Amino acid sequence: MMTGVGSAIAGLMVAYAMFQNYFPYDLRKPLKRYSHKIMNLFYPYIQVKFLEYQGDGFQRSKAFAAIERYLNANSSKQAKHLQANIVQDSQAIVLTMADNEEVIDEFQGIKLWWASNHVVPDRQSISFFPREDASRYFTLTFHKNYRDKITNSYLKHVLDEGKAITVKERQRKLYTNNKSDSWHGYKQTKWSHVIFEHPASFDTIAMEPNKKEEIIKDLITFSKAKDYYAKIGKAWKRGYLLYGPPGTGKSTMVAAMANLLKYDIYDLELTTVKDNTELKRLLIDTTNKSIIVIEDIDCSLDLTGQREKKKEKTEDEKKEEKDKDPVKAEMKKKMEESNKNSQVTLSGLLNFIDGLWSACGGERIIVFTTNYVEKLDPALIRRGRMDKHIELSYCCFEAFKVLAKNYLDLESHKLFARIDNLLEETKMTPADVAENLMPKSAEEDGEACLVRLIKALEEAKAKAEEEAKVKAEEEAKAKAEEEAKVKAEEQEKLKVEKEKEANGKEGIEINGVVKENGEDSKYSGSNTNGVTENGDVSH
Ligand SMILES: Nc1ncnc2c1ncn2[C@@H]1O[C@H](COP(=O)(O)OP(=O)(O)OP(=O)(O)O)[C@@H](O)[C@H]1O
Ligand SMILES: [Mg+2]
Repeated sequence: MMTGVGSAIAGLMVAYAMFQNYFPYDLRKPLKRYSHKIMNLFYPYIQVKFLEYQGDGFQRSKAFAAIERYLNANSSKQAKHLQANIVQDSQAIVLTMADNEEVIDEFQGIKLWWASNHVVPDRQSISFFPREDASRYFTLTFHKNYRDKITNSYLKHVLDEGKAITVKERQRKLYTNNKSDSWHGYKQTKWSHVIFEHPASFDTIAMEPNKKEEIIKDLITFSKAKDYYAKIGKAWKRGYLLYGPPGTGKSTMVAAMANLLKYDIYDLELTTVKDNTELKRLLIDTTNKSIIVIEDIDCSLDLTGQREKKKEKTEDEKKEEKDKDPVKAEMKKKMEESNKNSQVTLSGLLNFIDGLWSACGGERIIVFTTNYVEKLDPALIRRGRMDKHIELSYCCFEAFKVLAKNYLDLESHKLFARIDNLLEETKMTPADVAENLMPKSAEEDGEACLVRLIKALEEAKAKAEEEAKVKAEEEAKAKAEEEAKVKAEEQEKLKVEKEKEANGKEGIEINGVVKENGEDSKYSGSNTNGVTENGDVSH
């Protein structure tokens, strides 16, 4: 049979060569067209081409990139010849099928064929642009019966999946805003970035499990709620306020959020922003799928909106400042100095979060962190702007258990009960607990670390008690002083009254009648309205 087929092919080729040589050129063209038409009648498949570079654009086609990712994840297992590409901004190597490879995909029971090819350039030339010498394309082949289903649903599915994979595998970035003086000029941008590689995750964050679960659910619901936000007519963004004492994990939580959702982080330094317009321009320049963070918002700016009319600090405020963390107080002082250059106002910031401009782009989370939530303007943190308020507080036993598991691989230990009691009585931040739990040498085992923690907790407790005692004494002293002061004032008052009384007793003689000060004289016969019965006005 093979010999028969072979000779038939050979015969066909000879016939084709004769046709090429002897058939008049003018007749060849229409004949080709008709043969194409006849072929189409019997050939039931449709082919779609996706070029790597389209038209005059020198940018890779987004559809091509998405299909590449889709095929990498779904079909590259089938192809025998693969090509490894390092794509910009991707963490992983992307494997695509090499030229002339074909893979099969299935969608709702429909079989489809993907093939990879490349266009050979017509002429030899040296070019700056990659499209000239390496223009690849994918061909999708499917039965013409499924034309609608494939063009409407399958292609959308491929592009969406491909984009999702691109987002998942992309290298995430941590941005910070540049000073506006450097916005202009060659290659200068409003934000500069580094690759974001923070290892924090919700597994490593120490807090009550219920609270943690609630936050995770909230974030995931948000990230999937595109249609819901569109339905309720709200911009697709959400504000989180993280507050609590220093070292309770606010910054760590921002990193964990970004890692959970695979978002970029824009760390906005408000003090370098000159005015509200700049703030707006920075906002426009952020991308979707990002978290915009303003750390220590209470220190960042004086957001009362009355910078110039700053009132003198009251005694209370001065005292409060003294009690604060000295490092933060110093930072605040420095920031206040730099604030003089910044014209960002509260209303500017509110517009940034909540105004019309905030709706450009979607899928954005805005996070404020602060140590002093009570200092923030209520307008800034009302729901709708800061939708979810999360308090990160001192370490509780549940949080400790997470840390013990992470740092020491311990889920239970006889010393846990003691630590539980101590944590209830003492305020210690997760940062301090974590530091005590961390082994300091290779020989140190879990128990040694727990013992160290207990010692630290006991010390902290003793210190707190001592401080409470001193405070109570001071308060008692202040109270006693206050009481003594009040008493002295009362005595003084009494003395003055007595003196007055004594002066009054000396009396004033009217019409020859002695009348005591403040008392109607029974001799004068005056009534209460001060008019005597005989018509005289009494004194
Ligand atoms: N809840 C926590 N879970 C796990 N680790 C924590 C937690 N809180 C703090 N830490 C550890 O303590 C360190 C400091 O935490 P972080 O920087 O997040 O604190 P912060 O609340 O942002 O403090 P500040 O208010 O000073 O900015 C981190 O390196 C982190 O490892
Ligand atoms: Mg922080």
